[in-house]
Formats: sequence, C-alpha cells, structure tokens
Amino acid sequence: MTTGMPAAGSGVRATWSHWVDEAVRPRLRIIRLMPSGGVGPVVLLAVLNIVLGLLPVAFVVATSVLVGEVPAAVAGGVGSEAWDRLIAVFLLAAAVFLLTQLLTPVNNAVGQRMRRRVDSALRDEAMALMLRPVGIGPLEDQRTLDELSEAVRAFDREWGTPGQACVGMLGLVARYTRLLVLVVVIGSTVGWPAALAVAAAVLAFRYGQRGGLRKYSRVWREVVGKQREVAYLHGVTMTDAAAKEIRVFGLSGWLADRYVAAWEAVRDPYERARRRVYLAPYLVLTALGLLLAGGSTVHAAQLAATGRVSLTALALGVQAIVLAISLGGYYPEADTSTQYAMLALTALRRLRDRLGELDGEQPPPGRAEVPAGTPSTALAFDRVGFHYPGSDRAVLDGVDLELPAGLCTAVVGVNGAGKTTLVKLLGRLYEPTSGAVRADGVDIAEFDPVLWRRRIGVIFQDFVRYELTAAENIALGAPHVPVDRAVVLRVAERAGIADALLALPGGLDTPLSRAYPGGTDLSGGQWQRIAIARALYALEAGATVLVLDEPTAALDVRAEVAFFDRFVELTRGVTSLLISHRFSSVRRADHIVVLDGGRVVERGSHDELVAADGRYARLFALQAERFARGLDVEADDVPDGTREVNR
Ligand SMILES: Nc1ncnc2c1ncn2[C@@H]1O[C@H](COP(=O)(O)OP(=O)(O)OP(=O)(O)O)[C@@H](O)[C@H]1O
Repeated sequence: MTTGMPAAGSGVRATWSHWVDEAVRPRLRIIRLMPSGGVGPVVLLAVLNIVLGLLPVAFVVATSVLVGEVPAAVAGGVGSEAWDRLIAVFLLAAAVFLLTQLLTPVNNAVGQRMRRRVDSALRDEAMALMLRPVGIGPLEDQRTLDELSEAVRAFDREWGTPGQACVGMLGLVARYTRLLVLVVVIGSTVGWPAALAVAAAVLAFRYGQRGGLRKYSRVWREVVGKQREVAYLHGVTMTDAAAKEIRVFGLSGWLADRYVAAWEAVRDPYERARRRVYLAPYLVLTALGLLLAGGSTVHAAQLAATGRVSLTALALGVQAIVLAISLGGYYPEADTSTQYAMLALTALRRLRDRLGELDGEQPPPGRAEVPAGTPSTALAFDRVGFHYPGSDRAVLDGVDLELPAGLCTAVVGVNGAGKTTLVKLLGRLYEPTSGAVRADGVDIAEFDPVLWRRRIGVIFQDFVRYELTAAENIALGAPHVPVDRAVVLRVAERAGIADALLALPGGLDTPLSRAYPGGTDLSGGQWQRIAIARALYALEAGATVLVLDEPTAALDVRAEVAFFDRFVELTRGVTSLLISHRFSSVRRADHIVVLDGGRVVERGSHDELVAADGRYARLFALQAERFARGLDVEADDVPDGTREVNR
C-alpha cells in the first residue's frame, strides 16, 4: 500500500517540473530578452499597452453611465444639469474612443521597432554561436543541427519570432490588466459570485486554447529532423545545380514521391496530436466556460428583474461580462508567437549547451602569435592520427609527413585515402585525435586560429562560388586587408583568368551569378582559376603556405600542364601542398608523398619513386597508359613524362 504513495508524489513532482520547464522558464527567457529591444521602447510599450488595455473598460463605463443619464436628461431637457452631465459623459466616451484610435498605431510602431531590435540581436547571437567553434565538427553534429534549425527557423518566418513574442507578452499584460479591472467592475455591479464565475470562465477558455497549443507544439520538436528533409527536398528542386540532373536523370517523379512521403511523415503526427490535444479537453473546457458565463449573465438579468440593481449598474455589468468573456479567446499575436519563440529560445539554449559540450571535448584554442616567416624550416605532421567525430574509423593512422619550407610537396593517393583530411587538419578545421601538426616544431594548436589561418591560402576541392563580383570573389582570399584592385588583376593574370574577366560586361565588377542584373556565370574551369587567384591573393596579403586540393580537376589536360608549369614558377619559395589524383600534375613537385590506408607509404621525388617501382610507379604507369590509349587526352597532349614512362 505504502509503495504507491511516493510514486504518486514523484509523479506530481515530475509533472510540475515538466510544466515549469515547458511553460514557465521559456516565458522568463522571453522576459529576459526584452531589454535587448531597448529599455525606452519596452517601458513605452508597457505603458501604452496598459493604457490601451484599460481604455475599453473606460469606454464601457462611460457608455453605461451615458445610458443611465438618458432618462434624467430627457426629463430635464436641453440646458438642464442632467443634460450637461449627459453631454460631458458623451464627450468623455468620445475622447476615450479617439485616444484608442490614436494610440493603437503608435503602439504598433513601437512594437515593430522593438521586435526588429530583439530579433536582430538574437539572430546575431545564433550566428556568433555557430561561428564560435574553431573547427567545423559541430556543424556536422546532428544534435547541433537540429537545435540550430529549430532556433533559426524562428527568424526565417515573418511571424512568431522571439521579438514578436516580447511584444505579444506585453500585449498579454494589457489584456490581463483589463480582465482584472472588468472583474472588479462586475463584482461591484452584479456581485462577486458572478465576477468570479466570469474570471473562471475566461481562464478555462484560455487554458483550453493556450494549454492545448503548448502540448500540440511538442510535435514540432519531434519532427524537426524530418522537416529539414522536407525543406531540403523542396529546396533541391529550386537550385540550378540540381535542375540539370533532375531533368537528365528524370528525377522529378522520384523527388515528388519522396517529398510527399517526407511531408506525410511530418503531417501525420500533427494530425494525431491535434485530435488528442484539442478535441476532448477543448470541448470540456469550452462547455465549462459557457456554463459559467451563461450562469453569471442569467444571474445579472435576475438581479435586474427583481429591481436589485440600477439600470446603469445592469448596463455596466452586462457590458463588462461580454467584454471579459471576449478575452477568453485565442490571441494569435501573443499566443502563437510566444509558443514558437519559447521553442526557439529553448532550442537556442540547447544549442549553446551542446556547443559548450563539444567545446569541452576540445582543448581550448591557443592564443599565441604566429612568428613572422613561419614556417622557416618545415611544416610537419607528427604521428598524426585522426577519426571524424562520431566515427571510430581511423582515417589517418600515425601520419609522419614533412613539408619543407619554401618547397612544393605533393600528396597522392586513391579516393578516400585521407588527402583532404590532411588539409582540414592543417587549416585547424579539426584537431588531430593523436599526434600534432607542427610549424617549425611548434604545435599549431598553440597559435591563435585566426592568425594561423591568415598564414595559409587554401583552395578546397569544393571551393565556394560566391554570388559576388569577380573582384570580390578573388579578394575574399584575404578579407582582413582592404581590397587592392591592382593585386586582384595581377593574381587573376597569374591564374590565367584576367582576360576572360576583363571581357565581361562589367569587367572585374561583374557579378558571377545570373541571379543579379548584369551577372554572368563561368565555366567549371574558369571558376577553378578564380579559386586559384583567390589563393594567390592570400599569398600577396601575407600568407606563407599555399594549399591546393585538386586545383586542376576541372581544367583540361593542356590547361593543366600549362598551369603546373606556371604554378611551380609562381610559387617558388612558397611552402606549398598540392593534392591531386593526376600523377602527371604532381611530378613537377619537389617531393611526392603517397598516402594509403591512413599512412604515408612512399615518399621521394618523381624520378626516385618511379625508379623504386612501387605503388606510385604502378599508379603512374596506369594513368599514363590511359593517356596513351587516348582515354583522357589526345595523343599530342600526352605530357612528356607520361610518354617517357609509357615507353
Ligand atoms: N566529415 C566527415 N565525416 C565523416 N567521415 C568523413 C568526413 N569527411 C571525409 N570522411 C571520410 O574520411 C575518409 C577520407 O576522406 P578524404 O576526403 O580525406 O579523402 P581524399 O583522399 O581527399 O579523397 P578524394 O580523393 O576522393 O577527395 C573517407 O573515407 C571519407 O568517407
């Protein structure tokens, strides 16, 4: 028997703490957000709301007094004292009406201003949160993404933003103040039982609506991942990159089916929750509210019929009951936005916590300056091991690799060998899980990541094609220095793209996207040259290390050969790391390293590696054979070295 008691007690405690977590704490978060809208606007809005909340009550009182004064005024005639009182009360009612009309737009304007300020402060916070981690691991963590999409969704909408919720909550204060005053009016005219019954009816209506929304909104969280899929499937049909494949592969039917399935997976839980949350509780609470409201109105009528209240008191009481009952509805401007905002703010808090947790798993980022001229001897991967977050598979397994300062080192290896991962570690996008990357013997984790990254110009395989002008696309290689157009042109020339850019309608100022007036798009190879120019721009701005990950994959073979001839010339004296599948490209590098199974398996110059007749020599011969058979290139284009090997 006794065992049931603690269980019941702990059940109540759990429900209570759940309610506090779901309904109280998020509201406090909204309140704490208000000062970011500016203290002045918040105070002004609070005052305006209270005044606007009370004006309808004043209007009801004035019109009721007006009704009560009519018999005496009619009996006294024009000019009588009662007539003057009637006119005065009428003018008062008119003034109240006019004031309401005047203050409402002012209230809206101040609310809009506050809303924008709160939302922009929060948007900045979400962006700063996601930019805070030194590496990119958190951006690939599913829990982080869920919280982020839920938090950010609130700003993507026109309604239901946290800023709107702040405004809505101040609006609620006004409504509840009005309810309180109306209850007092009802109590002092038709009696306190009726007043309390009306208050209970209003709260029952409100709970039916608002409490239902709170429970219903739990579904939003359950389906957030699925909703991302819906948004993705919708978005992918809109991008011109996917437009080609969708048509060529005939994917539209498949995509439509997949979209419908994902959408149904989101919609069905909503439908089920709607029936469960709204139907029965809503009907019960509404019936209770109607009973209480009806009872108090009948009570007021009985009082009037038996002559126990005056005409004025009856008019006032009945109007107050009607006005109070109208407060028992659903306030979209306050209820929907507070609910959405509560979820968004809770998600933002969880995002902050999650990023904190992930940060805690990493050593704190270093703060040291990077000495001038680093690296003066070498960059080195010192027994570096690495596996991606959430995976146990070692992508790098004790890599020892030295990039001598001022020389070009090439890394080759099959797909998935871990070449790009090396670049990510060099750029501190991830930290090694064992070992260290060192510059002149110093672990680069000790350097301030921002300062370290300024030392390296990196072009990734999947470099970004910014929808900006050509000049901006190049100058983004060093955003910390003012744009120097002479340098932009110089590096564009070196990358072999200057003539093509100058021939565009707006020259270097042409937007590189057809989505903008006067904009244009470039070919894959031309974009790759822009990316190379971006890296060269970083070098001009003080970077000392150049990393090119598959820099020429989109160039034709002739262009590639020309590029590498020039590349070696252009980067003489620069510490560079070159990653490529094409062995014909890397043969010009000072050192070549073969990566396989997460380790360095061969190293040396091209000639040394060919002479060693190992893995490099075999893969090189295989590619050379393809060239010679004309699979990749015309016979005339076969690079000299390739022919040599093929002989
Ligand atoms: N963000 C990631 N999360 C988990 N695993 C990853 C991630 N990025 C890459 N990998 C895995 O790590 C391995 C090495 O990838 P990496 O991109 O470094 O190879 P790569 O040698 O550059 O390949 P490619 O020549 O195809 O570009 C692959 O097996 C890949 O699936």
